Amino acid sequence: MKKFNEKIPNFVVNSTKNIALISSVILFPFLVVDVIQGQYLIAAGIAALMSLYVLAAYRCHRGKYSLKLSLFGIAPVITVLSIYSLYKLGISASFWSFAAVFVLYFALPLRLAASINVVFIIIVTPFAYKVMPSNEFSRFFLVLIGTSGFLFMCVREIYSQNRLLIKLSFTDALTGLKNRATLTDALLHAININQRYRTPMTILMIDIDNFKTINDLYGHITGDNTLKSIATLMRDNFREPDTLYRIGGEEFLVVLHDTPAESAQPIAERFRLAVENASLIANHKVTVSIGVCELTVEKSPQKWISLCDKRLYRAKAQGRNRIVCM
Ligand SMILES: Nc1nc2c(ncn2[C@@H]2O[C@H](COP(=O)(O)OP(=O)(O)OP(=O)(O)O)[C@@H](O)[C@H]2O)c(=O)[nH]1
Repeated sequence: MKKFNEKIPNFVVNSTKNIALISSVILFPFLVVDVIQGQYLIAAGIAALMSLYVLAAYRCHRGKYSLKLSLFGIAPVITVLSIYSLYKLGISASFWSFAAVFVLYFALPLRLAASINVVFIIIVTPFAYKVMPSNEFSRFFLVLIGTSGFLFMCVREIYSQNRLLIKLSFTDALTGLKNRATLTDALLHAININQRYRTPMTILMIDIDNFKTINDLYGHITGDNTLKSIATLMRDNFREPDTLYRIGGEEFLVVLHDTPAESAQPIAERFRLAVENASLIANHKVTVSIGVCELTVEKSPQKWISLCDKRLYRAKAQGRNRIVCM
């Protein structure tokens, strides 16, 4: 359950909060009317549901979405309330079933919401059949199924767009490498692994030499193509668990997992040579300078990057097209 909870996207937290608040407000007049009309059990159910909604809204407002509250609180209370209202009030209470389907889709993760919806429809159907003339029942049933299916497709689309947006926000549009947004988290993760398992971690900062000259001599399109080619060379030269970033204009970073500085040095050198020999631009040698820095006592992402940046700067100062490891 905890593992599942971690995957819940932000928009579910927000939609749960908003739906819970709006539903509480909408339910209030019904609570009053049911009390006045002596429908105490329905009124009690509405009061219980409102309390759950307020609790869910409060938790979501604090950023603590509770799957248990939606799954074991809101979903069963909504189901029982819908059935009991149908049983007591007849056809006039049937519209609550549509509201229930809607709330379930927006207050639960998609797959769970779809399963709970199926269960909800299976449970509600016989009660609806009992209280409705067959003509009305078939319409109710078909529209309920249609609403559930339609909502499933809409919410699935929201999930897919949400995933795409998250991916795009972490990706550099030109090269397809990761952008700077996740770098600090990735370095913190590397630091945690290093501290817990003593796994050596090294970063490489890679900067294209005299890139301004490339832009000036051959134009920005060639400059952009050079950046893309460097990204391709990085993908070809580094292995799978290593993570590749474009962190600035012509600056790249690689996190080498389980790699001490002694092993990182030949890896960096191999990449430097790969760029030098790649003939990226006709009659123009493209080269890179690389700073290499193993995580040692500087256990903060900023200090780690800053130390590596100093080494990169020294590689530039010493004449470019070289690596500096200390
Ligand atoms: N084509 C292109 N150029 C870019 C992009 N981002 C940054 N630049 C250019 O990259 C150049 C970087 O120039 P500098 O910071 O002077 O560095 P450099 O010319 O590589 O010199 P050294 O790093 O000292 O070797 C600038 O001219 C930027 O305009 C981009 O996305 N595409």
